[in-house]
Amino acid sequence: MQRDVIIACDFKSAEDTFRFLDLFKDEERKPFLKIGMELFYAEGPSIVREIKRRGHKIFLDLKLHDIPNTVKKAMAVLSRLDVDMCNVHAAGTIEMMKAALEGLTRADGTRPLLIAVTQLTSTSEERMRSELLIDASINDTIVKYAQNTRDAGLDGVVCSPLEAGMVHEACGAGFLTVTPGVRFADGDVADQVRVTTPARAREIGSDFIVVGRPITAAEDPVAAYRRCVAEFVG
Ligand SMILES: O=C(O)c1cc(=O)[nH]c(=O)n1[C@@H]1O[C@H](COP(=O)(O)O)[C@@H](O)[C@H]1O
Repeated sequence: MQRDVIIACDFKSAEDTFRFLDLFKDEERKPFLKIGMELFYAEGPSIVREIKRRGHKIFLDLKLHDIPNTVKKAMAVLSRLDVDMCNVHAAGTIEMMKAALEGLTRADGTRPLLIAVTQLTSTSEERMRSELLIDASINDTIVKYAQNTRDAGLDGVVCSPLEAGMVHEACGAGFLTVTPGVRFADGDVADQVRVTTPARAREIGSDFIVVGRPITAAEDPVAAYRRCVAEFVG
């Protein structure tokens, strides 16, 4: 799979999103975009169709996590949207992930890529221990969740770029690592915990980096996007 930068369009409205996307209208490279909960809950499926019409690839990040039957039915609805990638939480279990895959697969056998979140990049090992009572190391849980995801037949996982190498080692080079938790060397980490730079993400072997505020909140978002592409894609 071709390495790429995915911009997280965490905006409150279609208006804000299109004002942002208009900045990229003269870019040779059409950015791959992520639509998350805020924008999807505000605008509904029409925002997906509108952005798709503009020719962008879309990662629909709704992080489904529920009982298998509910996830399967929700995924069947999402399969009607022409997105390129969507996700669930691996913590929902192998059975839930298999149900998601079944729901997402259209009658003609086609489907978007389906990946599973391992441990959110805002989670630390300390909080996992003290608040979630998980005693395994964070890396062990990430590898185990990634193996479960592979065993369920999904295409890859969401993890920090710091973990991309060990996930590939455990699950194979072709198993996708989609990695938020990306900051420039001089950037503000904010609520993220397990972060690194686009250049380091490339060295460790991420397939896709997901970048939100370092681009969307930059003084010059196009320059910030180009910097990500230069460091990560080359
Ligand atoms: O599934 C995701 O995309 C995701 C998983 C995760 O573990 N961490 C994470 O930050 N994300 C998303 O990636 C984006 C990161 O945004 P920034 O922190 O602004 O770069 C946000 O839209 C998050 O919802």
